[in-house]
Amino acid sequence: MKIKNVSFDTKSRPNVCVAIVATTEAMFNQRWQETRRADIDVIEWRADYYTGDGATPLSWLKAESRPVIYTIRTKEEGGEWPYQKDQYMARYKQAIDSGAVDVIDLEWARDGEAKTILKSYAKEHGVKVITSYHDFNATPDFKAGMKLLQALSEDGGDIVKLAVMPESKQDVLTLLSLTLEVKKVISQPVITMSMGQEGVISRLLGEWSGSVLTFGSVSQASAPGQVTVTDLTHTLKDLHRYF
Ligand SMILES: O=C1C[C@@](O)(C(=O)O)C[C@@H](O)[C@@H]1O
Repeated sequence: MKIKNVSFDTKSRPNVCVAIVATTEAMFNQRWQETRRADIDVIEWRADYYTGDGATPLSWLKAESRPVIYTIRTKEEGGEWPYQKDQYMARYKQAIDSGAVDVIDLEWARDGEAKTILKSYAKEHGVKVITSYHDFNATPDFKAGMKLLQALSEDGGDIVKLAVMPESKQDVLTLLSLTLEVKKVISQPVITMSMGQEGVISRLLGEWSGSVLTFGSVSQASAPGQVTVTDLTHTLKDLHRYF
């Protein structure tokens, strides 16, 4: 799958993405300029942090040559937004209508009707959908994890994403095994990560495990365990020579 000029396949180095985390217009602009100076492939706007109506950042993002992911992460899954169906739908529709957004991240566990409407609205407008699930407390065991990933896939998005918190190194191995195995049974590209310090290794091994995108930080991380973009790109390039 290609979005703008970026390929989301498992045969190459994972794409590097930085999330813009900002509460105000000025802060957004500062963070966005930082991402422009960084060697990255994709940007995500974590709109759940933003306090305004979002129209100005969206108008700026139209100038982006890199794929733009638009995300409202709810409090239910470790973000800033208390879920409220109407507002959630209105903000996603605004982002899709703006023409600035290539991908939206929809949480699989939210309201079924809102998701169904937004998925078809995105499709009509040529916007791809990431179906995501986050657990900031734990990692499912292998069987439950496979069931979960299959459910995310069956939800019909274009890309499947799973972010979980390890409680041990064994949990990180479980996440990596899940990534390897799920690709045999689902057709969409997969993005996975084990969060926190213990999970850092999972953010570096995408080319090996088959996770097509990895999140790094420039000045502020959007989740625990993110590696700086400088370290991330160097490490991915070094590993690529041996994979
Ligand atoms: O879902 C994800 C992954 C993430 O939580 C991470 O662990 O890097 C960072 C978030 O910004 C993004 O929306």
